[in-house]
Amino acid sequence: MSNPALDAAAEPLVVRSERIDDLGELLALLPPDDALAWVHGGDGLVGWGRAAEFRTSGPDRFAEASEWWRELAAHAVVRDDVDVPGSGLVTFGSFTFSDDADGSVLVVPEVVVGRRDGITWITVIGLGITAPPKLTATPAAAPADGTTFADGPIDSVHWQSLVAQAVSRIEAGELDKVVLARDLVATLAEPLDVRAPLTKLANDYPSCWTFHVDGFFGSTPEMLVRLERGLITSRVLAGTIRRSGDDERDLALAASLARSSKDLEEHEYAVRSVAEALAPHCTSMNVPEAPFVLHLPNVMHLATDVTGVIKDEASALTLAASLHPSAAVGGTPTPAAVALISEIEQLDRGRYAGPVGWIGASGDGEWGIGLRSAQIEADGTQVRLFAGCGIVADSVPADELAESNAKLIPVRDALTP
Ligand SMILES: C=C(O[C@H]1C=CC=C(C(=O)O)[C@@H]1O)C(=O)O
Repeated sequence: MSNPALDAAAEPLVVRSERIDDLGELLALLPPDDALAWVHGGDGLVGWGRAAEFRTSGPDRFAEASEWWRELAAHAVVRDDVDVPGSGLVTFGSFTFSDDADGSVLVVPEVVVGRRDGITWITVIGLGITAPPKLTATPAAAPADGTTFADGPIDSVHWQSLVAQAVSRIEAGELDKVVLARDLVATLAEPLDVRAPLTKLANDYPSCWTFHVDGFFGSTPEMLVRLERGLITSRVLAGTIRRSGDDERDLALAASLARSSKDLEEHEYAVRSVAEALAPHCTSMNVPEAPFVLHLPNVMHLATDVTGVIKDEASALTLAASLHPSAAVGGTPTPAAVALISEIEQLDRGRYAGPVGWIGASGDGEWGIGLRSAQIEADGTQVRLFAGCGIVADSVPADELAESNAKLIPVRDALTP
């Protein structure tokens, strides 16, 4: 696919990473425009500016992006005095859920500030040698009063009928599980300064990965794949219960989630799909037999951390491509689930439920699943929020609607002053 930034990149990028003093919260360093973010528990990467970018679409979007990145990285001139995952040349990226949608993108920033395990660094990227900018924390403008939320084109009553349809198709034996999603449209009084919801999400959900790439932002609890010095990690989530707000009751709910055959079945499908996709790339793998319960402020999930040792040259992006769409966002079996989604869901998922994250020049990187997320639209005064639920034979439409509302809470709260 033709791309002006690709031609510009025929000239090698010059990259320099060096350690700097800790400057406090990473997100506070972001300028208002062109902000990129991937933060988790205070560590992570923030970036801004565009040294290069690549836009793609279609069934080959991952392969095209991987090839572009491989070429760009191979020709870059890199001096990395930090040498930790995320230092040196990196690109942020975000991919559409569907093969048919436009909007998959890799963005190589001009400046990256990273922090990991007490080490803070800056990377500057450009077509020549560039001096690191002076870093200053600038407060984000909080969303103005008056944000309203409305159902997207499929209202919540109609959506429950789609869930019921999915259940009958499952009962008819066409498939085992399908993830159906819905959207909510927020209308803001003033264009959104994305740094405000990012800061709130990162504070409220420190165990999630808070991200922003090209207007798509959120805080995902699900790590599709991390590749770091030969070790592969994937956090699989499926099976959800809403929190009650009462700690003692939540403990009882967590115990009932861990015993729920409906949720355990849904979870098992998701773990199996990840293990099967990773197996060809691994010499050894560890797939725990039973999930643990991940506690988030709004919901609790059944969770399994799958790990493996890589045996081939696959990059984090290639691994993400082979895992996408996992049963946590597609269903089981994948082809039947993806076909049912496009037949009945009637939602343009855009980059919701697609891989989002970053990759470095060595191929190491982290790709989460773009959940608990939203797309900024129009002139920044509209934001489309997404949430989906795994539907299995025992699913009850009203419960799934309530679960989807709980999954909308993080971004909804982050848009409300
Ligand atoms: C599809 C979403 O969540 C997935 C991840 C965790 C648990 C899920 C579930 O229990 O249905 C979903 O598979 C979403 O948040 O939009």
